[in-house]
Amino acid sequence: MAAPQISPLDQQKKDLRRRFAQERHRLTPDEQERLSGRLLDAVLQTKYQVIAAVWPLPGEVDLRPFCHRLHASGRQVALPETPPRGNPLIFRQWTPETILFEGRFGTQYPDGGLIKPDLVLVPFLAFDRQGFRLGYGGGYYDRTLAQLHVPAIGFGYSGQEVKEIPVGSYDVPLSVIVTEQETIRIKHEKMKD
Ligand SMILES: Nc1nc2c(c(=O)[nH]1)N(C=O)[C@@H](CNc1ccc(C(=O)N[C@@H](CCC(=O)O)C(=O)O)cc1)CN2
Ligand SMILES: Nc1ncnc2c1ncn2[C@@H]1O[C@H](COP(=O)(O)OP(=O)(O)OP(=O)(O)O)[C@@H](O)[C@H]1O
Repeated sequence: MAAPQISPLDQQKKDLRRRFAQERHRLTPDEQERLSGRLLDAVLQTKYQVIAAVWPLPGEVDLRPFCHRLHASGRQVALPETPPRGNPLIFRQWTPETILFEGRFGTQYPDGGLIKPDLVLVPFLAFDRQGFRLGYGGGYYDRTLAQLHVPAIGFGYSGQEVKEIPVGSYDVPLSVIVTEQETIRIKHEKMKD
């Protein structure tokens, strides 16, 4: 069978993804704690009430303690359910009592009601200072943000920064990125065409 056609952009993303998929087990408990604290500060500074977080995949930043703290602060926590490829994410309410089910690609999703977040926290494999990110390649967050039209805060660790993420027409830039070292607020006029 002939190899499937892949565009130069998708090939660049694939190469970068391969590099960063292996480099993710790098945060110490202390750094995890600093990142969670920064993210909580950034979220609590906003007026948004329904916050979409994520339940960690292996090697990712662990937002579970953050989810508990966010819930304790009185905001509502939503977690994604991953639909078949090509669809946006679905969000369900989570509380500390919620049971989680096994979902696609090793993800877990809550046994809670459907809920529309007004702020989405977005994981990534790599990011740049213009607010662009590289995900697992499902396009899930790009589709979700295009549909919801709500603000998005990216989170990860400082070692995931690259000079320039290869950008396609569907990529939706983040307005804030939080790492264990800093909270980067992206000025929109600096964004790429
Ligand atoms: N914690 C967490 N939850 C999340 C995401 C995420 O990045 N992190 N997602 C963000 O979109 C969605 C799930 N999307 C995914 C899309 C593709 C693959 C995937 O292809 N995984 C490969 C292994 C990739 C690797 O380990 O490098 C596989 O299962 O073969 C995984 C998740 C929703 N939930
Ligand atoms: N809003 C959209 N509508 C249609 N196709 C889209 C949309 N967003 C992304 N895609 C497509 O999805 C595929 C994967 O996109 P991309 O490589 O940017 O994923 P990613 O950002 O790494 O993944 P994720 O968003 O799940 O973390 C690409 O072929 C892209 O063209």
